[in-house]
Amino acid sequence: MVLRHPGSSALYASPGDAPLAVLVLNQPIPHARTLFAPLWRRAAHRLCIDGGANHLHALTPAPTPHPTAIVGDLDSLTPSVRHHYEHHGIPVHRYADQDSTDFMKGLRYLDEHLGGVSSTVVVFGGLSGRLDHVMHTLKVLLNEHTARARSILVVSEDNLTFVLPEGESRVCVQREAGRDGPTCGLLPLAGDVVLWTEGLRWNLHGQLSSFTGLMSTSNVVDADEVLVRASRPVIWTCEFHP
Ligand SMILES: Nc1ncnc2c1ncn2[C@@H]1O[C@H](COP(=O)(O)OP(=O)(O)OP(=O)(O)O)[C@@H](O)[C@H]1O
Ligand SMILES: Cc1ncc(C[n+]2csc(CCO)c2C)c(N)n1
Repeated sequence: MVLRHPGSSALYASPGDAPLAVLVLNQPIPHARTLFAPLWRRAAHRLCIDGGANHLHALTPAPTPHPTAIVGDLDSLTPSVRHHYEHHGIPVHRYADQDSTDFMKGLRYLDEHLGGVSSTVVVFGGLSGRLDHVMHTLKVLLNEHTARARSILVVSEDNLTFVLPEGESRVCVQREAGRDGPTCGLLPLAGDVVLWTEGLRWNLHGQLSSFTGLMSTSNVVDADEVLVRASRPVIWTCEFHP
């Protein structure tokens, strides 16, 4: 079976699509006006991850509606922002443990309080800044893919990043609109993976890709649909200009 992955078009989809959850991590919100605000409005669930609420609150004019909840260990949410949202009746949910990051706590809240119904989760932030957080973000993408088959897309300043499953995927690339590309990468972070591709400038032909060996970075998208066949899940990242 071939999976058709909508790629960035998942972020511009029409009504009637599966419910969407949007998570704001504790970083300046990438593409706040152009992409984030309309997606936030459209989402079924809107979570601020701890200090993510500070960044939401800092946007003017304030995006509407208010968050569904603010979740985390609450070490980075400022008292005034907390007060502001509590005043508007927004739940502030604390998970105190220090063995999971606030990003994981946000996903846990989706499962425990919001029925885990969102088939697509769009995350803003988490792939720039602190390298330990960046690595963790990629790890969570892979773990969530394996454990729950949850589709998570991460929006950062320069990229859209998500997991492609084991097997064959056709990734839709919006080259014409100038949204996606030109550069992309296939990151073998779930372990060594045999890859076949079509539609890239430098295709792979059943080669073994690994973190310490062959890793396709600085590749270029040369078609509106990229075919990837992978022997295990792999991270796809593509330049993105919403
Ligand atoms: N500098 C950063 N670079 C990348 N991602 C970040 C950064 N700061 C925060 N994040 C993301 O936002 C989430 C919430 O931020 P928060 O500051 O509450 O982090 P945390 O999970 O409590 O970890 P820590 O206490 O080590 O900062 C993090 O779990 C992480 O995914
Ligand atoms: C081996 C190990 N390394 C680091 C941490 C620290 N840690 C991981 S997630 C987290 C919460 C951040 O809000 C903290 C403090 C740990 N517990 N175990």
